Parts: sequence; C-alpha cells; structure tokens
Amino acid sequence: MEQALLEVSHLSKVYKRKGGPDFSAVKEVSFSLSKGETLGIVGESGSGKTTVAKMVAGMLPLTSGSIVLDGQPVESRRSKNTKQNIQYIFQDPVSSLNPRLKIKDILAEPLKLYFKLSGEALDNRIHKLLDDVGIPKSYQDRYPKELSGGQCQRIGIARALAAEPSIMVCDEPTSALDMTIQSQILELLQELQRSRGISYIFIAHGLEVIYTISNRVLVMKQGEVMETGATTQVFHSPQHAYTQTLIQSIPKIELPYFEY
Ligand SMILES: Nc1ncnc2c1ncn2[C@@H]1O[C@H](COP(=O)(O)OP(=O)(O)OP(=O)(O)O)[C@@H](O)[C@H]1O
Repeated sequence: MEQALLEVSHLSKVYKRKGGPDFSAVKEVSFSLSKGETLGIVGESGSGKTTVAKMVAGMLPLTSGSIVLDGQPVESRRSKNTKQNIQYIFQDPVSSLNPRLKIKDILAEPLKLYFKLSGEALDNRIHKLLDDVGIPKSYQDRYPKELSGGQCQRIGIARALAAEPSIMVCDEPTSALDMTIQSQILELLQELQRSRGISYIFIAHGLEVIYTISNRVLVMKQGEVMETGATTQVFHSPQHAYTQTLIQSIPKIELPYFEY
C-alpha cells in the first residue's frame, strides 16, 4: 500500500488549567492523510477540532502521540522544513494578517525565510502569488485593513502557498465570510489542490462545506473520534448515533447538495 503523506497516531492533548482540574481536550485521535486528499473534521463546538489541527501544524505541543510526515517522525520542536511543509489557514482572515505590514511584506516573509528570495526574484514571486489567488498586483502596497474579508483570506492563502507546503490545515477558513465569498474561497482552494496536489485538513461547522470539499471525514465528539470514513459513506450511511444526529441537523434546503 502507498505510504500516507501524514500519519497521526494516538494524538492526545491535556490542557493544564490554573486553579482548576486538567482538561483532556483530545483523546487518542488517529488518522492518515494522502497526497492531494482532503480530510474534513467535523464535530460540535469544543470537540477538539482546532486542538488537533494546531498540534498537527506544530502550533501546540502534543501531550502524547506521534505525527509522521513523509515517513519522518515530526519532533515537538519542529525543524524549519516541517514548519514549511504544514501551513495553517486561519478562521479570521483579517486578524491573522499583521496590520502593520503591507501585503507585499506579508508575502515576502515566508519567501525570504524559506527560499532566501530578494530583489526582482522576490517581487516576481509576490506578483505570481497574488495572481494565483486572484488579487490584483496593485494591491501589494495596501495594508490588510484596506482589503475586504474575502481578499484578506486570499492573502492568507497566498502566504501559506508561499511556503510551498504539502499540507494546508484550513481551520474554518470561510466561516467569517458571507455565502458568495465562501464559495469563491472554496473554489480557489479546490483549484489550488487540483493544480498543486496539496493535501488539506479542513475544519468547518457547515456540513455542506465538508461534504463538498472532503474525500474523507473524521467525526469528533468530546475529544474522541466517533467515526471516520469516505465522505459519501459517512454522510449516506452514518454508523454512529452521534453522526446520524449531525447529518439530520443539515437544513433540508441544502439537500440538493446530496446525490442520493
Ligand atoms: N488553551 C486552552 N486551555 C484550556 N482549555 C482549552 C484551551 N484551548 C481549548 N480548550 C478547551 O478544549 C476544548 C476543545 O477546544 P477546541 O477549540 O479544540 O474545540 P473545537 O472543536 O475546535 O471548537 P470550535 O468548533 O468551537 O472551534 C474546549 O472545551 C476548549 O474550551
């Protein structure tokens, strides 16, 4: 069998709470991710989705478990290479960008860090990235506050792409945006996946989004995996009572998305 790009095994997270009991937010979560695949993570608020995503992206230390990327165990103190390879797209596109930097400087950071680009090569790469995410070149001299939410999310995606990652962790990347903009951002992410073979770990509250974008789904509740499988299988014949309840909660109006 082909080796998975990412193997996550028995991942757990215990948060130490000052003056209160420790809190076990993620318990023995395991999954794999192949090249070019999208794994959707769903579950009610507080089920541990972001905690899993941040551990995978190296933004939060693991309490226990292991993460293997391309056959190599990922150490808790990550090498530059691992950080580069797994990029994060944030829920709030505006606050995820440094307000004091111009767009070109936001994109220049990863290009200088990972590829030591400067001068004309750096400028050209910035222009190409802006083009890849559908933002006019002239916007490079603007500040994030001069862009709309959707445009800021495009810049967040361009910043992640600048690192040329194999995996992007998308943590509710469209939930702060209105419906039309949401679908444009989803289309952009799908197009980038088709052209570059990037793998996504995709968190969303909207199950329709997960259904549209994911090849496989992981259903979480109270820090544990309730069910995992191919998207069509989980949506059309959910095995676990919790998943059945989640699927039933999808508004009827959205049912045309489903090819029963
Ligand atoms: N730094 C922290 N310290 C203590 N507890 C935390 C911390 N971060 C998260 N938690 C708790 O861990 C649990 C899981 O949180 P997490 O944000 O991973 O859930 P989630 O499924 O992503 O939720 P949401 O859908 O609302 O974003 C929650 O009960 C949360 O309150």
